[in-house]
Amino acid sequence: MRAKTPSESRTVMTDLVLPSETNPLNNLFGGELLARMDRAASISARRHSRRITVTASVNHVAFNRAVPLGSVVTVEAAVSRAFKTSMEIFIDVWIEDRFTGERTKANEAIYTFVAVDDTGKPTEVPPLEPETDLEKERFAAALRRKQLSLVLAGKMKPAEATELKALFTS
Ligand SMILES: CC(=O)SCCNC(=O)CCNC(=O)[C@H](O)C(C)(C)COP(=O)(O)OP(=O)(O)OC[C@H]1O[C@@H](n2cnc3c(N)ncnc32)[C@H](O)[C@@H]1OP(=O)(O)O
Repeated sequence: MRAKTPSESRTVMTDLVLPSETNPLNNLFGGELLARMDRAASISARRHSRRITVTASVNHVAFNRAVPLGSVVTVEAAVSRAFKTSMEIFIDVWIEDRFTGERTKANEAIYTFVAVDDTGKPTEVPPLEPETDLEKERFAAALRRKQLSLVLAGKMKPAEATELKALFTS
């Protein structure tokens, strides 16, 4: 299978924050942001694999900044590493200043998607070839995050998590 670059799966979704999507502090409801990120990540995973893709896990979400009512929010997702049938998707969330248009990073998240066939059976995906320094950095750390996610899900024994162990022994 031909290797693909993160730019081939990059997905950018821009939308407003409406009153029905806010919490009592008039900021974007966390679950609404999770759904927006899931949609963008799902499109990214599909663009990389050209298969049906399902969310396998949400590995990390940081709600660093509240997103106020009326904000213009941009969710930007791209595959950060492809394994055999799974893909790590890195998502950056930006808000845009109403007057200057300047973008500020509000949140980020990391999701794992799996490509499946028509029966829901995991199927192989193309490898990923990172290009920029940031893409290379995210690619390098992705195996460690995959192992942590599998250990926490009870799908890998901690003793087998070689990349994680290396963190503590180096
Ligand atoms: C877009 C949406 O919202 S879809 C709706 C929400 N999602 C779903 O309904 C998915 C339901 N879950 C499933 O269908 C299955 O559990 C699947 C397809 C995700 C995984 O199926 P499994 O039988 O566990 O397959 P398997 O053990 O071979 O794992 C497949 C891959 O997922 C990876 N994986 C599975 N669980 C996790 C996890 N918790 N964290 C990270 N990776 C995981 C495996 O390491 C493997 O990766 P690899 O082939 O790249 O090495």
